[in-house]
Amino acid sequence: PPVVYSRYTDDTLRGMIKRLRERTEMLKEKTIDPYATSPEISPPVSKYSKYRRYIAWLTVVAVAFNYNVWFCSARLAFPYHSETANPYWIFFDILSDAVNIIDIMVWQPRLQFVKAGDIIVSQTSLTKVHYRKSQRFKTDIISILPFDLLCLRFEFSSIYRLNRFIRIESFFEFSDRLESIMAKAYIWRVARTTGYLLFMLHLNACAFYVASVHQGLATTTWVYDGKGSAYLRCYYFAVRSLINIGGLPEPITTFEISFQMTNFFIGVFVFSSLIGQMRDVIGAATAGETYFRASMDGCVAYMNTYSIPKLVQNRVRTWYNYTWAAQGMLDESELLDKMPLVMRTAIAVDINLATFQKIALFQGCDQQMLVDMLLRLKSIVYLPGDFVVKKGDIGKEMYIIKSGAVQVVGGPDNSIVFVTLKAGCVFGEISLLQSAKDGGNRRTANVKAHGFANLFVLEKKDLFDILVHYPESQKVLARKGRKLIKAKGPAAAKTTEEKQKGLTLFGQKPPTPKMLKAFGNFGGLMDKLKSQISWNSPHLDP
Ligand SMILES: Nc1nc2c(ncn2[C@@H]2O[C@@H]3COP(=O)(O)O[C@H]3[C@H]2O)c(=O)[nH]1
Repeated sequence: PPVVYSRYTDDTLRGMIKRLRERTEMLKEKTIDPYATSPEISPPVSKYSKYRRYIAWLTVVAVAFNYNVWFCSARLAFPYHSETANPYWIFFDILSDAVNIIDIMVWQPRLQFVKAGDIIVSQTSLTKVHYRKSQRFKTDIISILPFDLLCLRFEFSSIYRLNRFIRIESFFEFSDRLESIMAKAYIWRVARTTGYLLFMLHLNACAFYVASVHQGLATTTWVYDGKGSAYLRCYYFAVRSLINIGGLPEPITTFEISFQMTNFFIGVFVFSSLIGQMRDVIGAATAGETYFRASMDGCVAYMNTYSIPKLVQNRVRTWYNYTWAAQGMLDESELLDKMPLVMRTAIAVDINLATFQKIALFQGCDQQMLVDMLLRLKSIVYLPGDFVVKKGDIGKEMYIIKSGAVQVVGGPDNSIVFVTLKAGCVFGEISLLQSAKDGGNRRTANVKAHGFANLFVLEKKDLFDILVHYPESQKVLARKGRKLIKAKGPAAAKTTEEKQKGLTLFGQKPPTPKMLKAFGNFGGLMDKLKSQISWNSPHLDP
């Protein structure tokens, strides 16, 4: 089958870029709804995609490669060739050769390649020529030259198969591609580094056996004495020797001393660098968590320096822990900042556009405007009971609930819940859509987090920056804003239920300058701030 795979870019990424380009074009034209099928922008790598099938095949090639390097070296060192064993060896040798030949004849020549930086060539006639001219083709051909046939003339030995080792590139390719599709790539990296360590020990075991035979088995106390399982005993020697555990019989002859010293040096330089690599892999895998811990510890140290009350400290810790548990990072925007705009858009659209399109307030607005808004959203977590919005404050941002819920509350001690807003709802928009002329830009109600609330914040400044470019949407929003104010704002209070209940939730006039002055002193401001924090929200231990 004409299967085509890219050497430099995988087809998923290509597909994604293509679709993004199409969508960008569509967005420019704005004639059709470009997001009607938005989830398509970044389709999950399908289980049976060509790319995955290629990786499955590479796994087979990697197994064949590993068979060659592990078994050929062992067969070369240890006396593993016998009348009974040889047919099995021949069978597996042929099997691994067949895999390599199929790879070189069928799969490799069909790999796509990138020409002149950005043209992806997938035409089989061209990819074949490209492969044949590549350096890789030369090494691939040398690696399958059947020197084994010399066995017909000479003794059966795996020395004739050493050229199979130069197919190592196929193993690296397998490793890289596997990493690229794994959600937790570090698992593979740790496994691979462990494999390297075991292979180093394997080679050393082989060398020790050869050295022992060279000296004469059981001739000194240092050499292998020929008893028990040769491979296991030699491997054990290699482990003790390379990891510098010591406790080995003293080498006596010059040869033995040189061998042992070489082993120690290899242990110190090569082996320890591999172990260091392992530490790096694990360190990189937990880097996010380390950053989170360092950030939290720094904050706690800062709070201790300034003798911040324990209660506040606990809340800060709770916030850190919850934010980490909920989103796995402290600041999402930090991560996305480095990406090109088109990628950020794709991600933002994929994650949030569907939620956005359902928001009644934005219905009838320009789609591109929504996308612009998505890019400016910031994610923030509120602890249970905290006030997100306080009645009478100047509205500087609006919120969209990502997860959790908030409650619009009122009454003398905010004990009356007017409405509970859930994921996908918008709040804080009323004061944003009013003009400041008559003090109308003030919050019309108290809104408090009900449980942990994960919110998107859109700043007024950002919203207005965007609206400048979309006069039509601006009109739509202004109209909706007026309607909302009529329905929920101060004027509505006279007729609403709250009035009957004697509540002043929506009826109260915005605070007068005199009232605001009262908050001007530090103590007043602190009281106000404290009243916005719930002091008995749960404490999460790290
Ligand atoms: N005034 C009022 N606000 C509500 C109601 N339901 C939800 N809210 C939200 O509570 C928010 C308080 O701040 P805003 O006045 O900016 O915007 C308000 C609305 O988004 C309601 O019935 N009346």
